[in-house]
Amino acid sequence: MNFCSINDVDNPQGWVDEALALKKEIETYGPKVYTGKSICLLFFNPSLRTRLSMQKASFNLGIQSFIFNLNQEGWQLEFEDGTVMNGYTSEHIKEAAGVLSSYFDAIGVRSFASLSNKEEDYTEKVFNQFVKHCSIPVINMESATLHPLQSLADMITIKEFAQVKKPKVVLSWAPHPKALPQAVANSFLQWAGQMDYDFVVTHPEGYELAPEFMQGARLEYDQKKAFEGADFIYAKNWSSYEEYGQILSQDKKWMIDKVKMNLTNNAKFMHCLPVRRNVIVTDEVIDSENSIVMQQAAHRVTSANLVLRKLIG
Ligand SMILES: NCCC[C@H](NC(=O)CCC(=O)O)C(=O)O
Ligand SMILES: NC(=O)OP(=O)(O)O
Repeated sequence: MNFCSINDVDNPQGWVDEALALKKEIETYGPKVYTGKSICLLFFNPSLRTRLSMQKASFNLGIQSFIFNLNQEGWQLEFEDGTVMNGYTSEHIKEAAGVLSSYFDAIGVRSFASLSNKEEDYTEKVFNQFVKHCSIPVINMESATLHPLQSLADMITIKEFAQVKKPKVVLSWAPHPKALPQAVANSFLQWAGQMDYDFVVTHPEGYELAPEFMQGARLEYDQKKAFEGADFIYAKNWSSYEEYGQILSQDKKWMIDKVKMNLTNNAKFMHCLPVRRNVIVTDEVIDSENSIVMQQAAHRVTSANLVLRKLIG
C-alpha cells in the first residue's frame, strides 16, 4: 500500500475519525516502544511541518525515522531510462530506490512541481518513479500536484472546529510574490469534495485549477460573495495552471483581511503554512481568535500518525 493521494484511501471520512481516535490513544497511553521498523524521509525541497510531524509521528508509533535531504546531501539522480550517464547525474533512480527499499520499511518523498514542465509535473514524473522502483510503501510528502498529508490534517481540523453538520468551506486564492505549486489547493479540492461541506472556491480569472480536481466544488469569482456566510476560510496562493507556473496577479485586494472576514459566519481562518503575513493575510486576522492555523499545523502529527500506522504500523 502507498499513500500517494486520496485514491489510496478507502473511506476518507472514516480516516478523519480514526485519526482523532488514534490521537487520543497516543495521548492516553504515550508513545509505543521501538518496533524495529524504520522510515526514510527524503526531501528535494525545504520543510518544517512535514519533516518534523513525520518524525514526531514515527516517535509516537515506535518507528525510527531517517532524514535524507537528497538535493543537498545525495547524488544527483537520473530519472530517464536508457540515458548515457556521462553528464551531471550520478545515480539512477532504479539503484537509489532499490537500495532505500532494502534499508527501510517505508519511504516519504517530497518533490515540488518544477512549474516549468506542466506535463512532467501533472504526470508526477519524479514521485511516480519512486513508486515504480521502490518495493516498500511510498508516502507523498508533497509531490508536484498533491499534498495529501496536509489535506487529511485540514479535514481533521475542520471536523474538530465545525459547529454545524454541513459547514460552508471556502478555499480562497490570495496573492504571493513567488510562483507556488497548485498541490495544496488540488489536494484540498480532492478531500473536501469527499466531505459533507458546502464547498466554494474563489480566485481571480486565470487561476482556474485543473478541471479533474474541481468536481464537488462551486466556483465563485467574486471573493466577497464567496465569503458570505462561510464557516471556514482556507487561504492559499497558487500559480496559474493554464498559463503554467505564471504569476498573473499580485492584487492586494485578494489579501484576507478583517473587512472580508466580517462577511463570514464568524469563520475560522486556515492556512497550511508557511504563510506570508500581510501579503496572504493581515496580522490582525492571523493573530485573531478565529485563526486556527496552529491547531491545523498540530494536526499534521494527527494525520501523519494515522498514515504511518496504516502503512507500517
Ligand atoms: N507545504 C506547504 C506549502 C509549500 C509551498 N509553499 C512555499 O513554497 C512557500 C514559500 C514562500 O513563501 O517563500 C507550496 O505552496 O506548495
Ligand atoms: N504545510 C507544510 O507542508 O509545511 P512544510 O512545507 O513546512 O512542511
